[in-house]
Amino acid sequence: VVGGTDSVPGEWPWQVSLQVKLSTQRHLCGGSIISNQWILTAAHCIDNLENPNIWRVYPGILKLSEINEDTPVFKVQEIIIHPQYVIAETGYDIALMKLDKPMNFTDLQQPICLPSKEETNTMYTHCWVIGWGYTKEQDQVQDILQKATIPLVSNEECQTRYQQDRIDNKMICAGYRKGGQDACKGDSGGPLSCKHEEIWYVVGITSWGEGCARPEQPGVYTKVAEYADWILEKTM
Ligand SMILES: COC(=O)Nc1ccc(-c2nc(CNC(=O)CCc3cc(Cl)ccc3N3C=NNN3)[nH]c2Cl)cc1
Repeated sequence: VVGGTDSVPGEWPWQVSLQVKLSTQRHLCGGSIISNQWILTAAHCIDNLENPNIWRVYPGILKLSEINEDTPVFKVQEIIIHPQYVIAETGYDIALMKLDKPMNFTDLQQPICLPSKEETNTMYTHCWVIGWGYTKEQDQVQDILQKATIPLVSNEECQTRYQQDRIDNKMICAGYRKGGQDACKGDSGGPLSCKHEEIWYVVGITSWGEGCARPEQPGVYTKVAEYADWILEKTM
């Protein structure tokens, strides 16, 4: 996250670190807990990494350096990628991971609410992007989970900023016209979390953008409300 600040323990209990264990293990993407056995993330995180056995899911973490052999970790039993996904820029950038066993909810790990299909026109005014990603375009993954509050941008304005792409109604954009705060490399798959009437919703999934926090280049997120039916169909 560019222009963010350190989170505090328990601030984002639905955020997970999705890690891949090949010869070494490293953080690859963020994800959101949406039930005791399902994680919501971005389909592009799974590009060329479709084997569920290489994934490790860490809930309830503030610092990546907290992770060691004794840290509670979940394996992945199943990965479901949206059938229409090709690349992030053309949408359907959404995937589900089924954990090998249900997790217990605690103050540090618990689910975020899914927005309902009817809420596709709720104007969210209190949205945050979170993640362990870079804090500038050439950087490295951060130890402490970062947070930044970002205003939503209309799809009409977002389309004018991305003339080469189609910003459709299944995408939602967020950013400051002057830039300065945004998601960046390593944040993708994580939630754009919005508080509405005292309840937090995963309104977006961090997906793509032209650089990080550049002026007039907002972040583009998968609009979760548009996939409510698909998520329920796959997870119920
Ligand atoms: C030791 O472990 C490690 O080093 N791990 C590690 C893990 C992952 C990555 C990594 N992840 C990605 C996937 N894209 C994103 O995460 C954000 C995309 C994005 C979304 C929005 Cl909304 C706005 C802007 C951008 N945007 C554009 N340009 N840059 N960012 N690319 C790379 Cl590289 C690099 C290193």
